[in-house]
Amino acid sequence: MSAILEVVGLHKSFGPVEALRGADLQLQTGEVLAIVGDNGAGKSTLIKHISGVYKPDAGQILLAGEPLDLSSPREARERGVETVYQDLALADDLSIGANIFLGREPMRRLFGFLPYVDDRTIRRETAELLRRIRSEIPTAARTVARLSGGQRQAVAIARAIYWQAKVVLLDEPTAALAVMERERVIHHARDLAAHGVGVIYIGHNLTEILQVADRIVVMFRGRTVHVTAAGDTNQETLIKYMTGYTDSAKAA
Ligand SMILES: Nc1ncnc2c1ncn2[C@@H]1O[C@H](COP(=O)(O)OP(=O)(O)OP(=O)(O)O)[C@@H](O)[C@H]1O
Repeated sequence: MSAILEVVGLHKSFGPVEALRGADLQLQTGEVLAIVGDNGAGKSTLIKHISGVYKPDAGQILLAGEPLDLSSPREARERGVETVYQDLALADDLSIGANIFLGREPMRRLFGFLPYVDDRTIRRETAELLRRIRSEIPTAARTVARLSGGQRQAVAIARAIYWQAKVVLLDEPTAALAVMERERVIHHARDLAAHGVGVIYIGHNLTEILQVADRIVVMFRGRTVHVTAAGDTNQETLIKYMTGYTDSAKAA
């Protein structure tokens, strides 16, 4: 395993609020790394640096060993970092295929010169992709507007797989979902990792975190205070670190 993403000493303040006070993490290819922490610990702020929303006051992010100095989420996607937010940014009035190919549509030329979007390829590749991730989305669904929350997650995840994302950020992906759909999102997260993607998974539900993650990072007051293999810990230990009820966290 090798680190696909490395965060070193990230600092970020919003006025007087120090949201990040030296956050570090290493994400390996093919692993699901969960980030847990109490409300306000800095999880979203950290993720938004990796997805190109914020620029750090200090510290560095490396993608495959190269500096990742992003000025927009679009640039993050171009570098291979896909973010799947809870309130998914899909275009509701477009088809599943159009969403997967949005902004990167395959083109053909009529009579050798008139360019047009190759809908046949989009339909074929989309059907194949949904089969590959064993999604239960009806391929005939005309637009994504009527898809359930879990199915929308699946579309976003299919997009990440198709475009060979190196890193996928899942920010509380199951927060708004029914129980059955949560299982499916967990399955998709594991599937991404099995495709060699580095997956960062933010969540509050520790049972779910212990189920989905290979490793877990605990944040406390803007710092990463504990890193562990999921198999070597339990809810009680995680909560101790999350609440600062340990010597190392108290020192922070
Ligand atoms: N845009 C902002 N402006 C001002 N303060 C902010 C901003 N974003 C975050 N903060 C503050 O930074 C700190 C870290 O917030 P952040 O949202 O990163 O935490 P979190 O761990 O994601 O919490 P939650 O689990 O509640 O989403 C908090 O004190 C928060 O109020």
